[in-house]
Amino acid sequence: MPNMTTEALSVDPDSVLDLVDVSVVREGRKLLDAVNWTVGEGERWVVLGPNGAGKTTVLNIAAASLFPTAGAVGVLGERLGAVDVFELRPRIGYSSAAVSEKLPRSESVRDVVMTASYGMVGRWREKYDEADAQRADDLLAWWGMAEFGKRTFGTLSEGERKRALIARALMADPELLLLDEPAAGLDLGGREDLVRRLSRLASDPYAPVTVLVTHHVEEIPPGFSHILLVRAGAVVAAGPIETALTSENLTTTFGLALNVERYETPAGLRWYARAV
Ligand SMILES: Nc1ncnc2c1ncn2[C@@H]1O[C@H](COP(=O)(O)OP(=O)(O)OP(=O)(O)O)[C@@H](O)[C@H]1O
Repeated sequence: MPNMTTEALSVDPDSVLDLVDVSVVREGRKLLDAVNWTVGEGERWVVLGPNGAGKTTVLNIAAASLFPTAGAVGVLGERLGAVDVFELRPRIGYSSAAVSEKLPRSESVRDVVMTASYGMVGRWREKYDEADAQRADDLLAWWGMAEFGKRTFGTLSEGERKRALIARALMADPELLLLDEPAAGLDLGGREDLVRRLSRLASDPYAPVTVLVTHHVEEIPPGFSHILLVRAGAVVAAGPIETALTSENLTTTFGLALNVERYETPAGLRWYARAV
């Protein structure tokens, strides 16, 4: 139950995401501790931190699928607790390993994408029209999966599965796109291909506000604008990548002396980190 302090907190109705003093406690442990984070229109965020830092917990709050123990949360201008989450969730596209696990392995890749328009994880009795099928095919083509529509989801490689999941997350034309470790498990070529596609998405002014969770600065697509650095459930730094992603902040985030370097590319900055 929200406490009195929480009731008194206000969220910014013009923000896409607004976490105000958000804490999450489970089994007596603070998974998030007084997190403050605001995401505005047009922004592309990276959430970076070590294993267990609380990145997925933050993303689940942004997806309106987890309520904080304390604090206030605004998602797409609506306050969690004062909005019907079943109306809010279709406005959010979410790609993660947990979503992937819920999808039937025997479903065609095209249906895996198309069923997202009803928020379903498998075809049932719902009806799709030609425009739904066309949109699913277009999205699959955009993510380099044009040849895979008739294949079953269970036969895809890790890289193919990741790209199909992003296409699915975009199917319902969301206003907020959440990507939890989209490059995890990819080989070097697969990672570079995905980074390039995500960079292209970031540069599209009609693309939704995007939040991408990763452990690696090398996976930050050029064109992403902001970064949230988290360690042990707390924010180390948040702001524009050029100013917030420093060696000092990365060292604090990972608890290890790190040096971060940036390289200019035509699409924007790439980042590399190594232990000092
Ligand atoms: N229901 C729960 N009960 C107790 N602890 C939990 C629960 N859910 C998550 N945790 C713990 O909270 C911490 C943060 O988890 P979370 O998944 O948000 O981290 P993460 O930064 O996404 O980690 P990773 O990079 O390893 O995926 C972890 O230590 C995890 O074990």
